[in-house]
Amino acid sequence: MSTHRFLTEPHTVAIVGCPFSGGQPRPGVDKGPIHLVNAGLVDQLKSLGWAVEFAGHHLFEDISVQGDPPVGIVKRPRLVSGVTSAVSQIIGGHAAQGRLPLTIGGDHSLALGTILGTFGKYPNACLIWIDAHADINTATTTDSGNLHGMPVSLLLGLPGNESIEDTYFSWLTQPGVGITNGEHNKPTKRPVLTPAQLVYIGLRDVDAGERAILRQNGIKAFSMHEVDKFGIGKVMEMALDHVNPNRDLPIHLSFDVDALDPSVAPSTGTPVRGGLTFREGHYICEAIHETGLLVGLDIMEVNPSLEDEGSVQQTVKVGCSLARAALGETLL
Ligand SMILES: NC(=[NH2+])NCCC[C@H](N)C(=O)O
Ligand SMILES: [Mn+2]
Ligand SMILES: [Mn+2]
Repeated sequence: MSTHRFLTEPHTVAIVGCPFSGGQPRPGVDKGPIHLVNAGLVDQLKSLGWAVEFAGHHLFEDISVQGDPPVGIVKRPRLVSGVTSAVSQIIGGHAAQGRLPLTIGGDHSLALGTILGTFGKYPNACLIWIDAHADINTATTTDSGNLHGMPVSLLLGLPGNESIEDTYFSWLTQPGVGITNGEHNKPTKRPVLTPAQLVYIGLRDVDAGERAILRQNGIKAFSMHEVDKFGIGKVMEMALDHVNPNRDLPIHLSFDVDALDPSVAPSTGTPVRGGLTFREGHYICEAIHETGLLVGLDIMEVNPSLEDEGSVQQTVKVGCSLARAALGETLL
């Protein structure tokens, strides 16, 4: 099988640094991408044989919102919308050019932009979401009001987001001509993805409202329980069988480093014990590289301001090595 079936030659990874923390309350996650690049990510990916494009970090300084009062309890909807719609343009541009966008965050609300970006070019892609959390709360179910806990519900166009969807996230729609609304034949906002295109691995801190959403929509999730029960090798096989049965569809991998156990990746805003080991996390990335189908990659929620110097270096290093694993680093 040829590697990287959908990318143009020479294979190019575009590193998109997104120092953004507006989808959650803890400062510092906006320093994540700077640390990853300072740790040598660009040269590391070059040494794997990739052409690397990195044009600096996107500060989104032009996106200033004059006051951003919460809508209900949803915090900073205008800022998150402005930044993530800009991200979708950047990622969409790279995808359209046949490059592999690697977005380094930054908090996980950024996935609103990264996923629309890649799905704009590859509407039939699948999304593999690696996380301790499901990030599928709606404006109605969220307890925290933090948008980094909500991107998946907005991408799926689930009910419950009426208070923010039409006002702030109307751009979050799958581009396409002639999309019509069943028998009424009206143009309609089409969700960026459907439940069948999505699979989760690593879940262990899912809110009650999120559980109901997962169940009602038949969304496939492999929690840590399944990772323990079947082993990560089998879980990856089952996950791919679900979203990519013939191994021919493009894959977007969105990796929240809090999927890893806090002993492996301590510097993150919402750590949850009982997570993936170092090897399990890397195995996921390696297995996706092996498919040759990766078209978009996010490494999210590295927050270097949490924990001491040592753990910061540890989490930053793990972030870099996950990216390398997804881009083909092999031990042999
Ligand atoms: N991307 C993350 N780390 N998300 C954590 C979400 C936590 C919680 N479920 C919430 O809605 O706030
Ligand atoms: Mn998480
Ligand atoms: Mn997340």
